[in-house]
Amino acid sequence: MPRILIVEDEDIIRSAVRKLLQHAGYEVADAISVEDAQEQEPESFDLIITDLRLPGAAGTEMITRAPNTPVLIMTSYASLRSAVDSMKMGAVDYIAKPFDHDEMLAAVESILSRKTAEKPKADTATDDPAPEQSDPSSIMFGQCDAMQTVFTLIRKVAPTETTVLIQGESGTGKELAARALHLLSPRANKPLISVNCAAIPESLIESELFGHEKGAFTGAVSARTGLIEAADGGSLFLDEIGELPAEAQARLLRVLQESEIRKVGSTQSRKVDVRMIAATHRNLKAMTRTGEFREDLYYRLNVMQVRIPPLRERRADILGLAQRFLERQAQKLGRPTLNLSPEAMQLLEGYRWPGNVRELENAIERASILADSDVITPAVLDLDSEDEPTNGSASPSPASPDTHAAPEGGDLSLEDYFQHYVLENQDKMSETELAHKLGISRKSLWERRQRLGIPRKKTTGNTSS
Ligand SMILES: Nc1ncnc2c1ncn2[C@@H]1O[C@H](COP(=O)(O)OP(=O)(O)OP(=O)(O)O)[C@@H](O)[C@H]1O
Repeated sequence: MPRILIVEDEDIIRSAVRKLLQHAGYEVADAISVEDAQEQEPESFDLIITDLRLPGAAGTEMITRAPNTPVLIMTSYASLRSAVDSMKMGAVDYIAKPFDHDEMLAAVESILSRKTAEKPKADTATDDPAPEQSDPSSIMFGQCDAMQTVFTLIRKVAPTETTVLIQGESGTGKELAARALHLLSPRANKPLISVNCAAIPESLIESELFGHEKGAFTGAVSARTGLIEAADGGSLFLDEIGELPAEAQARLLRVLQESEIRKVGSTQSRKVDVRMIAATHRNLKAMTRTGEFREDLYYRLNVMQVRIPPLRERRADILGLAQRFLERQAQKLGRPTLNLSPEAMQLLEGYRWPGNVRELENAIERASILADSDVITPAVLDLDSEDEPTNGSASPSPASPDTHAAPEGGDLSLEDYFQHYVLENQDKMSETELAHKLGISRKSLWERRQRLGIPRKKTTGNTSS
């Protein structure tokens, strides 16, 4: 009988998960914090399911406390990227709240069935970054002059405590640049908490970032640590900072000015030591002129600016990136290395890439699945035909990076098919099932939802935080 330990401070969720697993025949114990879990010999369990944010140490601490037990991280959808980082630290999987019961049971079954597989170890041994992460080029690809300039800047800024503002269109690699800044800093072995400000409902953003006291608002049944506090000692990556509402901007300014944080509903402040990295695809300076973004906050954030150029301004890197993604796909699909036909190379180099590197990565993923042979042809690349190729011209285009209009009439593109499929089935399928049916990972599903503007709906009756 597999034994499972649940570490969760919220009573309702802890008891719901415990009942669900007991009902499914597992032997279950629970704890409300990492310290509490420590007293229950976490090493003796077959699986640990832990919330990411807990009072005291973060849930990821369980990875080091029980290095031979798989750890499944539960997290709110808003901090999914932090969950992805948890996986880099050695968690075997993550599940986003609210999750449905089938989703949780499927995750547990799948982890227990592959438990024999070697679990990656958390890297906590040294204060220095791991050797393979000693340079931006080991984290992101870029050989053209424009990216070499970006890498030089990252190498210089990373070891300092300076706040960095990363600017660039959607999908250019801003999050990767933030990760490079963190991993090449002395904080590399402390958490990098990534928050997508656009993904959090406005009403929740302050409590997500700053935490709240018990009773601070309706539904605040217990005190909660915010993401900024969870990043104490490490770095906080605030993606889409331009979407931060005015009140949260004012609070953030205080954190930057005084290195102090005050929970919602609290009168007391506490010191935090967090390195801020922010990113946006919007023109923050222009937003200060219209009053949408605080000017004082803009200057606090914009101490150092890293601009990631759109892919159409670094065409020399397109084939190198494509090759990388092809190798990754071949490995993932267990196929021999895939190659691009000369026509496919020409198409990739000439295309305008409104969705930047993310669009290229997705095009290669799609083509690798559809290709009948080891050669990728233009037909399987299925690039948006409405987007006229520029025949290699490097002139920047003013078009919006985010628009992805569906073709009128005619055949559905894969992107349209994806959108239809998700909209039609999301009410009856879990995210795991949807991703499985679409043949992509849950992370990929989440990213596509963001890109296509169909964020995951919260359904009633689920286990929510
Ligand atoms: N230089 C690069 N080398 C390898 N992969 C890259 C590079 N740039 C981006 N990618 C990949 O492209 C995808 C998008 O990158 P990322 O999420 O960092 O972009 P972003 O600018 O933060 O996007 P958004 O603004 O939409 O959040 C990711 O899967 C990332 O791994």
